[in-house]
Amino acid sequence: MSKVDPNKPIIQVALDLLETDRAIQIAKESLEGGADWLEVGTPLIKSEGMDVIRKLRETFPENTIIADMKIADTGAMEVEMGAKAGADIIVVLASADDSTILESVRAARKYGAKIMADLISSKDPVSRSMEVEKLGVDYINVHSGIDQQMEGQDSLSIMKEVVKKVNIPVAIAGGLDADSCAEAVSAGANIVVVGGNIVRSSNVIASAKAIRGSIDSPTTVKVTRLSHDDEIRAILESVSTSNISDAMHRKGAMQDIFPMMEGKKMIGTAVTVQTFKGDWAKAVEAIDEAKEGDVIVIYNGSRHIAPWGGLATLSCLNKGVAGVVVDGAVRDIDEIRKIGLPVFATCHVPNAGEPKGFGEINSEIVCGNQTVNPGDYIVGDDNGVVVIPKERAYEIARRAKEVEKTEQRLFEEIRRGATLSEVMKLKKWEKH
Ligand SMILES: O=C([C@H](O)CO)[C@H](O)[C@H](O)COP(=O)(O)O
Repeated sequence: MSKVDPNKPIIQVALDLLETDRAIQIAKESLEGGADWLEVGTPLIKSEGMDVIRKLRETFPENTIIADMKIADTGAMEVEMGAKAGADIIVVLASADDSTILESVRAARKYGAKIMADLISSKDPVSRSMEVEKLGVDYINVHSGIDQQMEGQDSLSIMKEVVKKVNIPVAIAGGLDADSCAEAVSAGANIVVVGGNIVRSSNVIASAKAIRGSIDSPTTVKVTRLSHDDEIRAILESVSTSNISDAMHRKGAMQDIFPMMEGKKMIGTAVTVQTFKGDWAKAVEAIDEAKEGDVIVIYNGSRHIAPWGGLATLSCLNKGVAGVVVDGAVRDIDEIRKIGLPVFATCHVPNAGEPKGFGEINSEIVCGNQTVNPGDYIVGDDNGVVVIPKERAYEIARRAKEVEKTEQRLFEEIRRGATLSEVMKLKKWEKH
């Protein structure tokens, strides 16, 4: 059952979910789309215990089941638990002590199971892969964990080294999609472990099919690499400010800042402006400082005198500025709407004040009760505006994407007829 044919790469779908019934449904859809092995993910095991393995074994008697227990100690006891619950392959941390790996291997032999060693967070993964092979494990998984992926780590370059050093089948895991699966298989992976990009998809069957197609003819897939900034912008384009706020643990949203016209998404890096009530000089001078793709973020603090209007908005459009945020008022709202550049502000009024020249460009400011530094990523949509500190921009963008994927799946389940409280299992997850 758990054999690997070197000519036919395996798709191991990682059921990183919290509920047994959802896991079973998604497992069915994944298999229909062409997945091969079913991994009971670590969060699922922690949430449901060994019984989820029993349930999956009962439902899928013929399929290879992997228990991603990430064993760190008491190898024999935990392997026995996993094997007796019905798992064919049990995952042990490669970073565990040799004694734990040996005990896991011995127990696996006794109960007719196999051991997969997960290289997640191993200090020297290539050497450790050779060591755990010698200790008797059956498979190696080169893995960038979900939190590590959010900070930009991936496992492909390590996997390319590992396949040269070991003779047992090698799996790869860590945010894989159809393109990266194809790349991994071309580079020698025997097993691709895919979690989020299948199980959090609104169309699980189609996502599994896309991966099946790409690994069965991997040469046809062309992988495009974007610059860091382009990648951040591309991800932010596909998520909402609500997704970003969730990813930031409900931080980052500006208070009392609203879109001046609906249906306009804004993404850019901040040029900050500190102005004073009734003075619009620095706000307008900032347009000359701004580059294409920047967002001008202004603290003005007056709800009655606008440091921004139609002429400034047109001037921004010409420079390729992505949008403007004003903690305070704007004016010429009809012109702003005609120009079509995204502008977010507290309110709109007719008064403009004078260009006196007080204030500062590109210092740390507070706008909408959020600290904004030059270069921070600013995202606006119909919900409002969020600030993402530049140091965490990639990570937050990736986490927001995961939030968005999870929501897409929940939308799909509600479309199929469940209520929101049912799909979220609200009662079960209320704080106790
Ligand atoms: O093992 C995993 C992770 O540590 C959570 O348990 C995942 O199953 C593995 O990373 C695959 O999932 P994706 O990275 O979402 O593809």
